[in-house]
Amino acid sequence: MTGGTIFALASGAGRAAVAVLRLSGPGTAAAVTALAGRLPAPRLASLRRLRHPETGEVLDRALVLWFPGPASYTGEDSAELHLHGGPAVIAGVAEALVAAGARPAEPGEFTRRAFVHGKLDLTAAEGIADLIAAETAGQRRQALRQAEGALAGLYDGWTRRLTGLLARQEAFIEFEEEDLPAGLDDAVAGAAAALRGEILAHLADARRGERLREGVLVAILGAPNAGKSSLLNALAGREAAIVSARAGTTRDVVEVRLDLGGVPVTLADTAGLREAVDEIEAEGIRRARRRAEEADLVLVLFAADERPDAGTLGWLGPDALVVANKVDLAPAPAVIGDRAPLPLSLRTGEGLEALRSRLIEEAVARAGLAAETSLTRPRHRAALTEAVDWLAELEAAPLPELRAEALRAALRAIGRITGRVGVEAVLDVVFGEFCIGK
Ligand SMILES: Nc1nc2c(ncn2[C@@H]2O[C@H](COP(=O)(O)OP(=O)(O)OP(=O)(O)O)[C@@H](O)[C@H]2O)c(=O)[nH]1
Ligand SMILES: [K+]
Ligand SMILES: [Mg+2]
Repeated sequence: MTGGTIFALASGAGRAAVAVLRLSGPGTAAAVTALAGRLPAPRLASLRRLRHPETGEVLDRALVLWFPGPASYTGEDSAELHLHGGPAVIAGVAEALVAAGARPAEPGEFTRRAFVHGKLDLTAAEGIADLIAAETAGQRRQALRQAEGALAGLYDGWTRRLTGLLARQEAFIEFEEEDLPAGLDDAVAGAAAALRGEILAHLADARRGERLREGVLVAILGAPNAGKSSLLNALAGREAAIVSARAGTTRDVVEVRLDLGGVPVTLADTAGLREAVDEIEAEGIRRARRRAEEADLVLVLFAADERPDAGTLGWLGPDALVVANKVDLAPAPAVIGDRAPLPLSLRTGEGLEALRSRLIEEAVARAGLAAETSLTRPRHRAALTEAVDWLAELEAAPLPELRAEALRAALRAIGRITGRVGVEAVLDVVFGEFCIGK
């Protein structure tokens, strides 16, 4: 990405009542003037005829907003054109903007410019990308909190403390020991240990923030004809998977996306577990097992009128929820393996709401919005883990110079999360997630 004046459709694609074209860069005032005749007063909507700067053809009557920098989203001179939302109007105005010296923006380029001009840090930029992608209320709340700087505030606080420790450590190196308060060196190690404890506590969140962002994966597992596909359809409220009385109906993994208590859940129906009759079914069963291994929660389904089979009983791990289906045919056993199963009949609907409530509880427990601020991405986790390792190194280091070096390394690791330590590779990863126009 390079400089210049950029524009993009900020509203969604397709025909709509209104389309918003957004501009940013040093040539914004010139481009708006070329189309609209003159600049409106800052931040006040004005109705203008937009003309092609070369042919003079009137393209639309639009609301024009002018945001002089630095008090704009990007920190640069910016503008918005609220057009009539037809594709030909948008195309005509885009062509006119190119004639006026602007160019189409790359994905994420507006927010990247905001970052470059110090309007937000990388975690806030990620929060904005998540806010645009949020499907559930829980995701929206987490994204908004991050976009408003909750993670940045936490990490900047740690950075300030590390910087203070580094200053003290360097004072220890610069000055003769007798000129400094006694015990300064030990105090640095003690403060570093306390900070390491806080970062470790933040990391020990059972991936709640990451799970809320990515979604919780729930796999349905069980013998053929236990009613797995029937359960998927009942929870999804639509016939997503084929149900039939023939054992071995489902071969592929069939997934639906659900909103359970504000947590996004991917629910996966799988092939019934048994000795496969052919290689297609064998592959289906391999996929079923793989999905169950990856899952955050496994719904292990038994048919109440059948003896629990050994293959399915093997899946009663700590993240398993045991369900006895078809209680309209036979009473649910009191225990299956070592668990009390949830009784269910997909024929009569008995137990379905209780199962749904239980699933909401389990999803919220794994990814619900906790009161504390959670990290949301593997890159946050990797950098914080690195910082923790450097702090442990500091505590063990015999020489003041080595301690200072470990502090600098820990600072660099945390700085990469917020982008205070500029690393081009990190920027490409973060802004590559965005859509064009943001
Ligand atoms: N009586 C009764 N029948 C059920 C119940 N749930 C499902 N069935 C029936 O059981 C049969 C198998 O249901 P499926 O949902 O296809 O079972 P599955 O576990 O997906 O089977 P595979 O994909 O072959 O592994 C169908 O005929 C369903 O109508 C129930 O609660 N009671
Ligand atoms: K079946
Ligand atoms: Mg099935």
